[in-house]
Amino acid sequence: MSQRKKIIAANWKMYKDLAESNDFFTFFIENLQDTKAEILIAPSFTNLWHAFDATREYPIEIVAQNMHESEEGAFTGEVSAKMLKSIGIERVILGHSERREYFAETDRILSEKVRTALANEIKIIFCIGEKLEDRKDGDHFKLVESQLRNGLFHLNAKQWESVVIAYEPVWAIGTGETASPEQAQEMHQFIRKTIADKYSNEVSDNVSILYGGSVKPANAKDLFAQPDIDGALVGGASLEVESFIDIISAL
Ligand SMILES: O=C(CO)COP(=O)(O)O
Repeated sequence: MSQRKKIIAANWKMYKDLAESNDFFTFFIENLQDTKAEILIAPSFTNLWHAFDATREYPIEIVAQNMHESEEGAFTGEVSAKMLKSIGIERVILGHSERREYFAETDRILSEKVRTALANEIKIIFCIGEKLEDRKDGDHFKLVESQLRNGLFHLNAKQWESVVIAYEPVWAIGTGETASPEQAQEMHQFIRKTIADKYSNEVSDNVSILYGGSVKPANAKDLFAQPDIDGALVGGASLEVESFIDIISAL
């Protein structure tokens, strides 16, 4: 029997200052209902500590959006795993397509970040996903397989307990265009099989695989009905309490 968790995660990207973040949590906590989902929220670095403090009595986990691959050093503007740990953060998003695209995060850097996070007992949400041209060329499976292999296949089976995968097709991020439930399921099934082939069915059955890319209250239920979709990583629709709660209720 699979142990994998249902997760709804919010990636706030570079939205919400401290006051906006506080307002969100006040309203969110008031309105949150019982759910079988684990709820994760990733605010910007400047809001992390306050968000952690404001939610510590509630079933909400605060997550970082990024961290540096080195333990420490002369890296102006960067944040280390140890710094995150010191304020109670135990999970980080790595490999988001915006980091890969705008901040030149390569597979090699990402595999280092994965290593450093796990060495510091920080769990990861590892994002993978193809661009539109990869899909048009029929290369989407190959591309996703190589992101998995280069980013994560240096891990041992036990370390996979600390990994959540987010499949986010780049063409569906912030565009309003969602992968159809069938397209998403097909890729999630492929990801699970690729992990099973490298490790074992036991490892792959227990990994939560989230879908991300224009998830909204209107499409969430159909996506969550797919057998290999264990939840969502939500951008735009996580910024408003109502729509985020509606997505949580769809699980
Ligand atoms: O990038 C995403 C989450 O990490 C998805 O963003 P949107 O939900 O805004 O498409």
